Amino acid sequence: MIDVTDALVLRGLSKAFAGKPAVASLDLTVRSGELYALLGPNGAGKTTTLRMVAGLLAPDAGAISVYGVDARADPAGAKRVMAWAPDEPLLYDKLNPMEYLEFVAGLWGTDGKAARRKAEELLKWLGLWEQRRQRCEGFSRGMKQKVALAGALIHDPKLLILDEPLTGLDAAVARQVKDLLQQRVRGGATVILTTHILEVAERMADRIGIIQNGRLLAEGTLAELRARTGEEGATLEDLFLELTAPDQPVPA
Ligand SMILES: Nc1ncnc2c1ncn2[C@@H]1O[C@H](COP(=O)(O)OP(=O)(O)OP(=O)(O)O)[C@@H](O)[C@H]1O
Repeated sequence: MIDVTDALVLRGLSKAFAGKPAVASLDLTVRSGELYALLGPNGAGKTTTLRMVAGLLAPDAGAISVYGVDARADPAGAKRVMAWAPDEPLLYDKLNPMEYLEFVAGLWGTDGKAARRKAEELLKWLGLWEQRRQRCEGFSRGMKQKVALAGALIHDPKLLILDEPLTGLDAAVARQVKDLLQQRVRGGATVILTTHILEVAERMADRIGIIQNGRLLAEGTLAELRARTGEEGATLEDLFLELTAPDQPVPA
């Protein structure tokens, strides 16, 4: 049964490319107000799953519920409460950060004054205030990623989905992004992120889901994952490598 207080519920979600399953009848529940880390080896199906949730890719089968909204039947309703930040920042290079954020806020119907206030708050927080009138085309990848993140946050989404948000960021920027995400969670939002940096998941996530071959292998808090493998004191890296080892039988 779907509990509407859950931020995201996937049931039987499936997608194949050229007959090869990328996501295979995936069941996953992310509770409201948690930071959920979705982990898995390369090609496990993480991005495919999140792209289906964000409405960018049509599933072959299955159900997606975002705060109780059926995302397949009502994609606009689901999009209103979530934001998606892809691993490659997509920006309009000719715009400066302020113009970009005003543009994105306009798409969400936010009024100009409120949008500028929100944009100012985000750009200051992310250390981009000085560059607010410079075109994004001259920005480094990390700066572009920060602008894209600000764009994802401008309409105050209840569910924030980030694919590899920390890849390629320097330590200071990565810390800012981590702080921002934790602040959002403290404020009641839900964050789902994918990462290959297991220390990040270990430190930040309330719960962790590990997928392989498009299926959920294991899920829970770090303590629950440890209990499952019977490895007290194991790091997430130990558990991850044990669970995803090639000779590990895939659960039915
Ligand atoms: N557009 C596509 N066309 C064909 N195959 C695809 C496409 N997108 C993904 N795949 C395949 O689906 C599988 C899952 O890919 P996906 O990108 O979801 O994995 P991932 O867990 O995000 O991996 P990574 O950690 O490497 O980013 C892979 O086998 C990939 O080759």
